[in-house]
Order: sequence, then structure tokens, then C-alpha cells
Amino acid sequence: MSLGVSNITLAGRLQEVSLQCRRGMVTAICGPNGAGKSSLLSCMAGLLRPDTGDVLLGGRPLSNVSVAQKAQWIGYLPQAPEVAWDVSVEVLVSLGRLPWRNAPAKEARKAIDDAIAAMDLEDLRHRPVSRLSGGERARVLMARLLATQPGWLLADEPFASLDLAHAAALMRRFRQQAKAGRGVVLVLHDLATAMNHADQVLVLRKGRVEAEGPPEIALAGKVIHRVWNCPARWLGEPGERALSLGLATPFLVDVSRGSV
Ligand SMILES: Nc1ncnc2c1ncn2[C@@H]1O[C@H](COP(=O)(O)OP(=O)(O)OP(=O)(O)O)[C@@H](O)[C@H]1O
Repeated sequence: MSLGVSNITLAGRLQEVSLQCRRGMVTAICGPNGAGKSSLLSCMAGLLRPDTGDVLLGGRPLSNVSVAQKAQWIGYLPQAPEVAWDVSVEVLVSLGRLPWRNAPAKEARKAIDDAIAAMDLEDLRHRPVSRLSGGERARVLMARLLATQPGWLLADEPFASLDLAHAAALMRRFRQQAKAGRGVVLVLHDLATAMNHADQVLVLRKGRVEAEGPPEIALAGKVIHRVWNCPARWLGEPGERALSLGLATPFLVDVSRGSV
């Protein structure tokens, strides 16, 4: 089932945004603070309803899809997820199976164990979530999403509190999920991650689409300059690009001189 948005508008936050995502692909949504990235992802998850336009799952408006089906098809990790109950890591991850209550217990067990292993949480399995670090908690919440095994994984800044090794492992996991036929949509501030690992990129600014397409086009240096107001140049080879920023630009903070 495809997932897309067609001409959606959300008061003051999104202006006629369209995006077509396909399973098997990693889509990155990028843009400066306040551009509308989280708003767009929430619309795609069915948590915010656009004022006009449609979110379409398999060609059907999301508003016509049952809550039970949405829960099975769309897994969503918000930017700042809250944990309501102080349960163990294993119990929290197992909550990801709620949309599949009627599935065989063996299947559920495997999905939970795989998700715990994928996020390197074996040693923390029995620890209450209140006694985890911020990054560990983020990995648990990602494991809950993986345990659902949804057709679509939507994640808002999933690498924000992860260390280098866990971030790299998670990116590999997203790529594997796409290869297995799932759809992956990520809100990313790290443009190098989007450049190196996404199949398509949507760039938003002030609620409008500024660029879209393959990363080399949507995140070309001139687009970054225009949208982020920051001269930037890509270094290295495709797949291993690094972003070099123009240090002479006035927007940069020079901490060594105490200026802001
Ligand atoms: N609940 C809300 N009601 C009204 N406006 C909101 C609400 N939440 C966010 N906004 C506004 O909508 C715009 C888009 O916000 P959104 O959170 O989608 O941006 P973002 O691109 O995800 O930003 P960031 O990179 O800072 O997380 C911003 O101008 C923001 O102030």
C-alpha cells in the first residue's frame, strides 16, 4: 500500500503540500525549524487532520481507514515521545504488539525479541524505563515501533539522542526495513544522513515544498543555501558525503569570541 499526501493544507503550518512515498524506499523530510516537518508527519500518521487535501493509504483517504487497520499499517514515533507508565523495557516493547492482539503468541514473541535485539537492549530488558538514559529510552521507543512490524515506519528525528554506533545501526535497520518492502519516512535535521541514506527527499520551508526528488537534487548546495540561508558544499563520494558549511556566514555562532 502506498502512502501519500495530496495538496494538504493545515492552518498556518502546511500550504498545499504533496508527497508520494513508496514501499521499499526511505523518504526524508528536511527543512529548517518550524518548516512543518512534524506537522506533515503527524498528518501522514493520521494524528492531525489537514484542513484541505487528502492523506491516502493505498489510494484510500486515511480518514476512511479504520483505527485498527491504521494501527497495523502505520507505526509512528513522535519527536518527543512520552512514556506514561513505568514498566520494564520488555513490557514497553511488547505494547508494540497491541495492534496484533490476535496473532499467534510465538509470532509476537519473535517480533519483540527481534526488536529488542535490533536496538541492542538485551542487557536492559528487565529494567524499568524510569531508570534509563535519554538515548536508551529513545532506543526502547524505537524497539516498540519495530515490534509492531507496520507496513509504514514514520519517525520524527529518530537519531536525535542516539550515539554514533546506535545511530548507524538504526539507519542500517531502516534500510533493511525498506528492502523488506516496508515504507520508511524520516524527519531529519542531519542533511548528510538524508543525502547518504534516503532514496527521496522533500524539503519544506514555511509550510511549503521547496524541493523534492533524489537527494543529490533536493539537497543540492544551492537549495541548502536558499532554504537554510547557509552556504554549503558537499564533499566526498556519493553515499559518503559530508557537508561543509561556509564559516564566514553571519548566521553562524562564534562561541570562541563570545558572540551570538
Ligand atoms: N499545535 C500547534 N498549533 C499551532 N501551530 C503549531 C502547533 N505546533 C506547531 N505549530 C507551528 O507550526 C509550524 C510548523 O511546526 P512543526 O512542528 O511542524 O515544524 P518542524 O519543521 O517540525 O520544526 P522543528 O524542526 O523545529 O521541529 C511552526 O510555525 C509551529 O510554530
